[in-house]
Amino acid sequence: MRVAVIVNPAARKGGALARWPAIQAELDKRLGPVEPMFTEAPGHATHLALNALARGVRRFVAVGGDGTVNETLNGLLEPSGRLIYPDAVLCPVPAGTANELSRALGHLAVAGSAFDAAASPLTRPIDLMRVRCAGPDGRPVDRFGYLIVALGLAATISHRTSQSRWLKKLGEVAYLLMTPGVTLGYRQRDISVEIDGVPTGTRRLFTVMVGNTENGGGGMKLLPGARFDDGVLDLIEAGGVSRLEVLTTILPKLYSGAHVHHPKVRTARGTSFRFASDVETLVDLDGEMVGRLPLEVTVLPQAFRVGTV
Ligand SMILES: Nc1ncnc2c1ncn2[C@@H]1O[C@H](COP(=O)(O)OP(=O)(O)OP(=O)(O)O)[C@@H](O)[C@H]1O
Repeated sequence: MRVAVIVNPAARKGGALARWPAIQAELDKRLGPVEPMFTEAPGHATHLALNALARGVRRFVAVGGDGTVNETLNGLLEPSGRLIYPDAVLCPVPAGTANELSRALGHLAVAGSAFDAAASPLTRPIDLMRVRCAGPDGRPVDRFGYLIVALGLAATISHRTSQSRWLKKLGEVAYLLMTPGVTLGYRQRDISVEIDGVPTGTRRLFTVMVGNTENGGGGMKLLPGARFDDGVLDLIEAGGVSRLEVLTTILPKLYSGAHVHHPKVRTARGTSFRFASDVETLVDLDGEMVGRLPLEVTVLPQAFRVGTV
């Protein structure tokens, strides 16, 4: 089996590089001696994946966090979001901070499962999200993701966490530590929300998330009940409350998923969403800041496959 092993040495702020010898030993055991391709800069995994695809490789092991997996996946897709080669398979090996795709696949709970899946002939489909928004430089962004698109407060927490070198070294708890300070300094803003072509109004919101997986943010149950292969995306929005109430009555329930019962938290499901605001509002895709509103998210059902056991 020809396999491309793409390793982001910078994932978990360098922790992935420290873990690489142990990871390589596990991969070697199952796949035979593997030749790692180390990423040298943000975006490099996409080029490495694309080049390997051109050499006939169809199995891609992405060693890093969700950013690495996302960049690798983007190298396997046509601009339309279809796989360039339908038999391409992606196998995430968790070595980043949050590793949410690996968590959703159950790899964090079972030792060795990510390595076994990397060598297994079995695969399962995953829905893809197409995200279009304004890029950081104002130019349009058109990207694909598989976890959660967050806008507003949640995107700002993610962005500020990724900027903090020492915090990210702490792993998934980093997001939690960053949350109170960012929340207390954040202003709700009017955001218009359209679901499946139907305007649902403009509301004063702290944050909105649209996602494929129920987990996100380092082990939180952000979108309880979301399934990554059902062809539908789940939405959650929160607003019309004080910052203190967000901190004391909503955020503490994110790990259990009980926040969805809060009267100021609204949930919905759909296949396409549009958001806009007059106030600059950050957009985060799969843990990486990709731009700002206006934003359009659409689902591409079962668009790619991951290795499974
Ligand atoms: N050689 C490199 N030097 C610096 N940054 C890199 C390099 N290669 C890739 N990157 C960038 O590292 C960033 C972080 O990677 P990744 O998301 O995989 O890890 P993480 O943030 O620790 O984990 P998670 O996203 O699961 O929380 C990505 O934005 C990626 O573009």
